[in-house]
Amino acid sequence: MVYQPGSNNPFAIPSKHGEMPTFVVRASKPQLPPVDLILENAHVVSLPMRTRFRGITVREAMIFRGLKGWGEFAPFVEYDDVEAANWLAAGIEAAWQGPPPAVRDAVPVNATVPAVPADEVAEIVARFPGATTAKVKVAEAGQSLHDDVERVAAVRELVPRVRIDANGAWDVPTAIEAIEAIGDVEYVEQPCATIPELAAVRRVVNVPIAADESIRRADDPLLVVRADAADIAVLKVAPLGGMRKVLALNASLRMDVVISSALDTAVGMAASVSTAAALPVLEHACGLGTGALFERDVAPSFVPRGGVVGPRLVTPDDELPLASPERAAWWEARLRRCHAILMAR
Ligand SMILES: O=C(O)CCC(=O)c1ccccc1C(=O)O
Ligand SMILES: [Mg+2]
Repeated sequence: MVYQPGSNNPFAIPSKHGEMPTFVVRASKPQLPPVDLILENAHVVSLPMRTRFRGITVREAMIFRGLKGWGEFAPFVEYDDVEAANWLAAGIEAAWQGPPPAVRDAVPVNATVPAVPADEVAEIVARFPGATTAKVKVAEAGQSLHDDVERVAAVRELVPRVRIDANGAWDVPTAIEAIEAIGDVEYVEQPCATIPELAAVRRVVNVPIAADESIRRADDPLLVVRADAADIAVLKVAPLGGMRKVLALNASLRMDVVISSALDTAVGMAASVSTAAALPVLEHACGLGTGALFERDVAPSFVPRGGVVGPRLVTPDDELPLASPERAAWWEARLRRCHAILMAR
């Protein structure tokens, strides 16, 4: 939009003669750093996981240094550019604006238990010392409800509070049956894929429903509220476009929130943890212990101690596990396309 002299332009600095300059400004968006400046200080890393999670055994990410620190660009490889552009906005915010002010120095985190066989649960839970909440993945393709029941039972023996995450895999009748079979949980995250289905399950079962994909992958994150489809909002910083976006969303969603990682590297996790540390109210453990699932990270991981992680600045190690030149070129091209999308927004 073009502001004319004398118009009501909040960004304009009056000249000595009192007249307002004419210039183009994208209202309410901080200026984007040039794409070549971002890429000049960027690295593409390839991080092996200790346990397969969400089908991922190697997590790729681009990290870059800005004026205020480091940012991460790591949309999952199957995401399209429009969705991935939100992740870039989040990385740029972290690197050029830095974190919002913290109101707490400890963020309780859940143990994250991938869809492993029940006899592997103890080894996973042990990576999250002191966690009193565990989030258990259920409804994995190729597994049965019996597998889920057994896995959750194994977790319950070790951790007092259990939440489950179906990643939208159940239809409504299956969700109702599964929730009944699994029994008492803190909440069920994204039992079904769509908002009407979430609302339908929520009307029948008496455990709270949390929305994740229905918020972070929706055109309008507030549709969930209007449809009365959830009790809790799971908010992820990178997919939602950054720390301040998540804090603003928290203020407009009239429900409890949980901040959760998107399998962030330590750089992305710093932004996620800072967001959780800046929330005015935090009633639930957050999904920010996933650094414990990495074999190797870009800096010392946010590994929970005493069930909590704390906000801190992260500087990547000097020696990084760099991706191949081919993968680095793929990420650079992707970042360029996403930057162009942000420029046009
Ligand atoms: O919330 C957690 O405990 C860990 C984060 C997590 O589960 C996750 C990580 C990457 C992508 C999707 C999800 C998810 O919540 O569905
Ligand atoms: Mg989820």
